[in-house]
Amino acid sequence: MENKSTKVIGYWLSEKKTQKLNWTEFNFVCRKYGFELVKLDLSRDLEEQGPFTVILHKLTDIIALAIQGDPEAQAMISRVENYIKCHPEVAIIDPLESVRKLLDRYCSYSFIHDSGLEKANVFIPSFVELTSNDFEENLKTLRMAGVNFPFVCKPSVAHGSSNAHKLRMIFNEEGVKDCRPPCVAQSFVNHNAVLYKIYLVGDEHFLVERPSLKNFYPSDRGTIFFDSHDVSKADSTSSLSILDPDDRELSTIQPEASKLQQIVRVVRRKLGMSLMGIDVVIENGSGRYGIIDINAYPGYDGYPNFFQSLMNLILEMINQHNCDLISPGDDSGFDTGDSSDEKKKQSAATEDSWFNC
Ligand SMILES: Nc1ncnc2c1ncn2[C@@H]1O[C@H](COP(=O)(O)OP(=O)(O)OP(=O)(O)O)[C@@H](O)[C@H]1O
Ligand SMILES: O=P(O)(O)O[C@H]1[C@H](OP(=O)(O)O)[C@@H](OP(=O)(O)O)[C@@H](O)[C@@H](O)[C@@H]1OP(=O)(O)O
Ligand SMILES: [Mg+2]
Repeated sequence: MENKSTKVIGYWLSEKKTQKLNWTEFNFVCRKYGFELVKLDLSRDLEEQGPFTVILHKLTDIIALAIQGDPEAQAMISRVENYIKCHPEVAIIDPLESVRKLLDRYCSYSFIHDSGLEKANVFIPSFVELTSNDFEENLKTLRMAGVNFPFVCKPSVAHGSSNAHKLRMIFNEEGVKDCRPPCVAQSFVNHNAVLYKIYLVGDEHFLVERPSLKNFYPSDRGTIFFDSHDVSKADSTSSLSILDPDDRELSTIQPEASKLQQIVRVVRRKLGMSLMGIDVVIENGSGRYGIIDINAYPGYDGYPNFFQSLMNLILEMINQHNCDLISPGDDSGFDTGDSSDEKKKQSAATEDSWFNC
């Protein structure tokens, strides 16, 4: 299929992300596999920067800005979308439509909630979106959705700014006044302060254990304001993670590999994405697996040989994409959310449809 001898990976990542991932190392892997790595300049037409074999990106911050109406960000995303539309031969990791779903917490929870995982003892803790500033109305909304105290209040926008990670623990009705809509309220699940992050790279995944919030119970205490990055990074040492003496006796349940595999398979199929992090807690007592967060292109801190896995994914995506181009009608019924689906959606998209839940 290639009409050029060099295969080109067009990529876009923020400077912060490039440094964190030690991206120059990926350059060596690319060369070894005959790929050139070219950073996209989103301020110019992409046509003159290509041709690309594959586009790899973390555009969450820019998509979030575009949704909020920033004209520069909208122009950048349009350039990417136009290029994708005009070049069905280019594979995209990951489809913009799928990434958009993860930008809105309510949307991503709803999407997974309907995936049938409940049958496998996996659940999304009860959640609801709060859009009003009216206290009484919010109490009613919470009650009707079955969101119980304590609950975690999370900004609706899940990615793309430090504000997205400023969360609140609400313990009682008075605390509901501390919610700042638009936000998502989600019942808190006691899990002995252990968070499991499942990092996906295509069909591969790797589990890391992280600190998390300690067990909390309904009480008359005041709201706790916290930043998720102070609690659940590998090196976090927040006092909010230290179990109360009574809770130290509770047994912590270890995750089962087969269950994690099941979660990965369903979430990947549902969202059609290859680079994701799924955050899971195991509920004390019931042993149910609660999915509390899904992140697009997460940090992959602790993932062994991440760049080799990323290269394997790129090779696989190019291969699969070429097969899809040759036999587009061959729909096996398996919703891969691949880039040809993306293109169909993109071409149907209108200027104002920045976000579709
Ligand atoms: N429903 C819940 N039940 C129990 N703990 C929760 C729940 N939701 C969030 N937490 C706690 O709060 C932390 C941050 O929550 P969450 O992952 O939703 O925030 P985030 O800002 O999206 O984080 P990330 O940095 O992973 O994107 C979790 O690591 C966990 O400790
Ligand atoms: O690296 P980035 O800047 O993309 O930050 C991401 C962060 O990675 P880091 O750990 O390297 O900071 C991720 O952490 P892990 O789940 O992997 O622990 C997670 O918090 C994402 O939600 C962040 O993306 P954002 O929401 O801010 O877009
Ligand atoms: Mg998140």
